Amino acid sequence: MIEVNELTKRYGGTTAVKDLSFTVRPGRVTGFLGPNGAGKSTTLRLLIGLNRPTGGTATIDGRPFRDLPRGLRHVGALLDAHDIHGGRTARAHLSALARSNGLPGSRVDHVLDEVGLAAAARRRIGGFSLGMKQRLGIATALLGDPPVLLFDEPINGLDPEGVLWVRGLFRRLAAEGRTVFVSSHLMSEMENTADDLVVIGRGQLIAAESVTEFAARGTRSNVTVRTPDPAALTDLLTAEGADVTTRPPAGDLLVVTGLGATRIGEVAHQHRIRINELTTGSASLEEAFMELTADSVEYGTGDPR
Ligand SMILES: Nc1ncnc2c1ncn2[C@@H]1O[C@H](COP(=O)(O)OP(=O)(O)OP(=O)(O)O)[C@@H](O)[C@H]1O
Repeated sequence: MIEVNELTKRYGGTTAVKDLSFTVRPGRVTGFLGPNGAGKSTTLRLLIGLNRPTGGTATIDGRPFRDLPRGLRHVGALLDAHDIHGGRTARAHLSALARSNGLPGSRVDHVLDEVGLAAAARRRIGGFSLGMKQRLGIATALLGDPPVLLFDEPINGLDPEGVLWVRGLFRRLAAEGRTVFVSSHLMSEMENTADDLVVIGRGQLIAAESVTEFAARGTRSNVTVRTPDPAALTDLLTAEGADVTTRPPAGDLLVVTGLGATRIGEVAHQHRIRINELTTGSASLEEAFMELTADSVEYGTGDPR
């Protein structure tokens, strides 16, 4: 369990995080979302004691990270994948960490295998691609088999196969009862992975809730309907109170708001109008994110915090 309470961090005149409070529960994947510069990395750094807060607390299982002996056994973190000594091999890097944290050497092979780097174990990290560095960072986080895991933008640099793998890994870690906290500035990366979301903008909390609850905040969700009889269906759905727009180029695609897919199907069936496609809008999560964070995007506003 991660608990952040009234957390504030100022760097000179910049307030990176302000009065931030939220909880991250075990057994779930929690996405930590916000536009660039929202304060995500700062919060994660405060959580693992790399920086000291100006005010408030950040605790892991009730204790500040600094108070946890043999840190890697309690919390695993991937922060900056580039921040690793490039002259060492992957195995030497992990072995040194295992030794300093009192972990058995067998964990090194286990995590190298887990992240798909076993074949590259004896290569120097300096020659690794960004994706390989991300995998090594994830191996480092997993080394101590910790109950709490933090990942800062872990998907950066991964290829599509890597993205699928990392999603599966997060889900599995959560299913094992661990607390999995993953930052991203893209909702699309989180919508298929996270159970819960913590959304921040300009260092302040915007939302902390389940993905389902978050999605319900967005602009009314829409339903896309493909039909060979768009004019007739538009009239019927409009009469039911829906807003209907026609999508070019063929004109057979309608975007309906204000009426659910079930009712649209019933209306079409009653009037013997054929439907070739009926899809509830999945863009609503992205829309909710954009809407909620629109006022807090750092670049382009020029407002002081
Ligand atoms: N060491 C520092 N010194 C001064 N300002 C900093 C420092 N670290 C972060 N900031 C500022 O604090 C704010 C939050 O930055 P942070 O890196 O935490 O955001 P982020 O949400 O992780 O962004 P991104 O998605 O771009 O990584 C930014 O305005 C940033 O410029």
